[in-house]
Amino acid sequence: MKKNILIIHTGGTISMHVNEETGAVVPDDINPLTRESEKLQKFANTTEIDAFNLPSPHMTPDHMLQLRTIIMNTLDHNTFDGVVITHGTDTLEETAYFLELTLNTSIPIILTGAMRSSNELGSDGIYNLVAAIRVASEDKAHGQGVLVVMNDEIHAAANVTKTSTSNVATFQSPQYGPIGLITVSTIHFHHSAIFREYVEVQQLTKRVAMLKTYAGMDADIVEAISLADYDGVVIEGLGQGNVPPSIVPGIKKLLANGIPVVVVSRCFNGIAQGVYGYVGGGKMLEDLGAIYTTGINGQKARLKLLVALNQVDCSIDLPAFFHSN
Ligand SMILES: NC(=O)C[C@H](N)C(=O)O
Repeated sequence: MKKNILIIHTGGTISMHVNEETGAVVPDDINPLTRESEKLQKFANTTEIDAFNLPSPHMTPDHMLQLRTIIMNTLDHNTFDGVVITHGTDTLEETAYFLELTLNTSIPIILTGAMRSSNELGSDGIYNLVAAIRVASEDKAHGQGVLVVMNDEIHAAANVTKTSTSNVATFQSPQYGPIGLITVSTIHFHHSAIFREYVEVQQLTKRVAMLKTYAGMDADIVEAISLADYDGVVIEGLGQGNVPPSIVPGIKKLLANGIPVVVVSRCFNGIAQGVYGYVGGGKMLEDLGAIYTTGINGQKARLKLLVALNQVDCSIDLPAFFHSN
């Protein structure tokens, strides 16, 4: 029997076209995906809503929170068996991870997008949308958390990242791989999402900054952040999570002011951890009170800290929360 699937459009290349005169890819006034609505009925009973029409670099955590509210409201009415969200690919992994952390449901929530706009040769939008609807209709997708479906692969929100600027195979899960694949006739889950956590948030009033480290980094960048009004800072460290010595005084100042500092690695494989005891080494930063996190990238650690700092009952033990995934 066909399932009832809610499709929430948010914008992105999947809802854009190329202007033949200028060559620029731009949003449409009318979402081109709505021309395809009838075709989708072959796969599920679909209901579509246009939540936003935003290029995904315009997405903010407040938009993500609005999306969460839309989904929570529909779940309350038990109308849908699954939800598909169309989204720009640039920040798709961030919205997916935000929803993974803040939605407490077992029904499939699938994000998808496109690398080629609606009127480009080899456009992948409608293909990915159909694949996402098929996965959202699968019983095996229940309880797997928020998933990303692109290019015939299924990825867990916590692991997936955009790896190529333009290739249709851009979404990868470094060190873990996809958890499933899609063929013409089957949807095959070969792994399960291993760890899920839920944080209740109603509003996002706290701010979290993120900094990428590099050789020869100047001290003033961290100093500036410590003077600005941030409630938390994520640092993308080098290697196992080490930083140039120049920024250690700034980090000390943040910690002394009670601002949590979470360290991830700018490497896309492996786990950041306190190993080195030299100035700026991870062991030294950990001893100072910096929090190391296991395996998520900087943009996701930033959302995780944002969600933790905005948690409704403020009960999260930050180091434990960051060591859990
Ligand atoms: N392929 C895409 O969707 C990229 C686009 N810039 C976006 O994220 O909105």
